[in-house]
Amino acid sequence: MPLKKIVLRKLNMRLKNPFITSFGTTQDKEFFVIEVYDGEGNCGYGESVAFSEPWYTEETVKTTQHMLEDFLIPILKRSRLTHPNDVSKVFQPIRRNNMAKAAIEGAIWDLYAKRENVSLSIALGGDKKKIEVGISIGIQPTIKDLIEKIEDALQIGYKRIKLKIKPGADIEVLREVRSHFPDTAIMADANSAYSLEDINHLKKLDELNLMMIEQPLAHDDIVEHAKLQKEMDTPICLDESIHSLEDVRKAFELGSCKIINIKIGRVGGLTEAKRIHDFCQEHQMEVWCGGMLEAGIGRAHNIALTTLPQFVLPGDTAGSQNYWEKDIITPEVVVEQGMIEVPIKPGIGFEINKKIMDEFTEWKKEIAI
Ligand SMILES: O=C(O)CCC(=O)C1=CC=C[C@@H](O)[C@@H]1C(=O)O
Ligand SMILES: [Mg+2]
Repeated sequence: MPLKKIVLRKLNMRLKNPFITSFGTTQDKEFFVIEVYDGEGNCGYGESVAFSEPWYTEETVKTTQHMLEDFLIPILKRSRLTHPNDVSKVFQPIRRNNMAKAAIEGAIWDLYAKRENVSLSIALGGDKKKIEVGISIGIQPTIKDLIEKIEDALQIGYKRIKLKIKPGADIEVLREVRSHFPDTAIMADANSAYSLEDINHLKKLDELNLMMIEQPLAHDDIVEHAKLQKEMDTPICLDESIHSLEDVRKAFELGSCKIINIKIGRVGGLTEAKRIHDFCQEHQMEVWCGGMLEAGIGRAHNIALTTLPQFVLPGDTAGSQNYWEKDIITPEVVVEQGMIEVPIKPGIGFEINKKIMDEFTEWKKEIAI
């Protein structure tokens, strides 16, 4: 695969509404768009997902830039790639920094699919024409606001509702929600806000018939999650604990969870995401695709990944309208009756809206390869 030039752009986009979780509030999303050119008229696009602060994982926008400019792009300059699967191999000497790696690997996957003249979904081995989607709703100021948000989401047909919880805003809120929506598919995400000392409190969730509880304990509490899962009927889904296939294998062997949230950025790219998918398929663990409040390019990668068969649960791939006044892709991601139609054009299958992308670009750099 010839790589001739990389363009690194730093964007800053304001979410329509602040997104509040147990660890903080996000309103302005800073990220990089990476354009990889082959010199033959093709360009692949990737989007970085690390936030400005290291609350969700240790990576940030600044560490992403440091990794890309000082390590990952120089490695690509001296490497010869025959397939996007090679990217994670050449990046292996760099420890972790998975979100930085994934951003550039995603652009190379898109470029590869465009050169092969197939959609990214097909290039990955996906087979779905449409995917089911859910929505993640942040912590709201009042129960009334939350109920309204859920009603709006159900109007659009979202297939499941994910609610953020934290100590002091958990069981009571969920009980209230459950009484309003007795039959809705609901799950809760704690973003690591509890410890095993809260076991009796967390067990109360079992009365609420939730699809799952996502990451109740700390990011490195893999053993503690196994203890908790043994005591709870509600399936545990791991998010922050999963950075690689190796982590999934450990979680599976220990019984730390029943479900895995795969985020491309968190696991270091599409190649590793696919390996995790394949393991989970073999071991009958359900998976779904998590979101990182991405703009359209990241969202397009999530859609393509979700077309793999073991993505049996709706992901956090809500439509562009849920996040942005205007997105950087065209058409925007549209959700109808809780489904997204998978694009069939080559690569990510969406065009970039250059005018809008320029509007949100703070700076850009060209790097010859
Ligand atoms: O809609 C999305 O993109 C998903 C949003 C979402 O739930 C999350 C995004 C980023 C970090 C977390 O707060 C959270 C998650 O834990 O999945
Ligand atoms: Mg989560």
